[in-house]
Amino acid sequence: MTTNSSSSRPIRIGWMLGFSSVTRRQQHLIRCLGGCNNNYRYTTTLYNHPKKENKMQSVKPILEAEALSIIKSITPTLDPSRHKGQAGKIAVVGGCREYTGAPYFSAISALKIGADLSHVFCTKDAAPVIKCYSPELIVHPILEESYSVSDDEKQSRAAKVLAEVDKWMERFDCLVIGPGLGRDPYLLDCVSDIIKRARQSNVPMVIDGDGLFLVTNCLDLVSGYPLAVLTPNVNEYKRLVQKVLSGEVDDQNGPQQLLNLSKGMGGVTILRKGNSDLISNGETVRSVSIFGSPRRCGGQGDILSGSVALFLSWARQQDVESKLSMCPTMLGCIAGSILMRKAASFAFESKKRSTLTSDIIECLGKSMEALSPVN
Ligand SMILES: NC(=O)C1=CN([C@@H]2O[C@H](COP(=O)(O)OP(=O)(O)OC[C@H]3O[C@@H](n4cnc5c(N)ncnc54)[C@H](OP(=O)(O)O)[C@@H]3O)[C@@H](O)[C@H]2O)[C@@H](O)CC1
Ligand SMILES: Nc1ncnc2c1ncn2[C@@H]1O[C@H](COP(=O)(O)OP(=O)(O)OP(=O)(O)O)[C@@H](O)[C@H]1O
Ligand SMILES: [Mg+2]
Repeated sequence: MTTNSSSSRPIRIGWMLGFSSVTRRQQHLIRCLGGCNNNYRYTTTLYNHPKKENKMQSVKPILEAEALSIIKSITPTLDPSRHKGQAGKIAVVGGCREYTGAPYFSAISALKIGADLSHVFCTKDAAPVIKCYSPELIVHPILEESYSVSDDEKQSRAAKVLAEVDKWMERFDCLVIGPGLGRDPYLLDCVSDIIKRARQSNVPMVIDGDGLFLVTNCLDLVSGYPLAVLTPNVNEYKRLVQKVLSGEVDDQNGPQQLLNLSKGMGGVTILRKGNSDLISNGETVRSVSIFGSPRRCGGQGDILSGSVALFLSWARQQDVESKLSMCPTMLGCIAGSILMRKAASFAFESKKRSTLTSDIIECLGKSMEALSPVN
């Protein structure tokens, strides 16, 4: 990085983070930390220290070299001796009358990145629609909403749902809970039981979308579970902060607040989505700002949830914790974020304003090849 080329950067960064002014010392620190050569724009994350107004706290951003090293290290080789299932079995719990795209995006993304099998557990209404999007997905039409079950039957039907998911539970490397789940109270009660059962079986979980609505209202479901990953967007993060920290989102002290939130939930890993993705497990905070696109079409968070689930599973399999000095949930989040943003940048290069989530999914393979080529 040259100081000349970065002379206008501090002002832009300050503006992007909402600072009213950036001091000389802050400008110097920004230059020292360096920006990432982003396809889309430069971002380096700097925040005010929570207690001392003038002291800055930096978050170590993931730069391209580290991004490549992480993705290469956790991606399994394509070895002819491996059997079906060893490269990952993912299940998405989501999909209801209103939302069929979200669970599809999440489940198909895991497959396109390299998972062997991807299941979807959804409502009966959503199942035929999701099956028609793709014959690759294994779709279980088992979830029920209040309108389809009489009060007398509610308990017995809920037990059946749980028994059905339980048959598969231990085979899954990771669950994604929430894309397009909806907010029907009866359905959410059943999903609470699924979360409890997954936790008993030590199955990792990525909680997104309406799954976050559920756990925000019932924190005990995930609190203290080290294999839980939450992937909140702006609204979902705000609700979590209000519930757990009894306060409002403080963008000036974003990393510190995220760290506190993760600690407050007993060390679950949280990926706060945004212009810069911030990730913490209550011990450390990292940021991913490389790549990305200015298109904000719906469904990109769903690609991310499926990607994080698969990378987390791979990171656990590869046993790279000591080599990379990071736990599998952090690695899964970082790798998922990098890949999603790389694919979004490729899709935007060719489709510009008409870029859709399905275009980004089509770029997942090319992005994997760019980051971790098949030998
Ligand atoms: N194709 C499908 O099936 C898809 C289904 N999905 C599923 O939908 C379900 C609900 O999830 P969600 O994300 O729509 O709900 P939530 O976060 O409450 O946002 C609601 C509204 O908040 C606003 N808003 C958003 N961002 C903002 C920002 N940065 N800053 C300020 N405001 C912001 C914005 O509304 P606006 O105020 O702009 O009108 C937005 O519309 C969930 O199950 C999910 O998985 C999605 O995955 C997409 C693809
Ligand atoms: N302003 C931004 N600039 C660049 N990338 C962004 C920006 N906001 C979000 N992203 C990226 O888009 C992805 C999805 O984040 P987003 O906040 O759109 O999730 P979401 O609202 O849950 O999406 P969905 O529509 O799937 O529910 C994240 O991986 C994040 O890195
Ligand atoms: Mg979302």
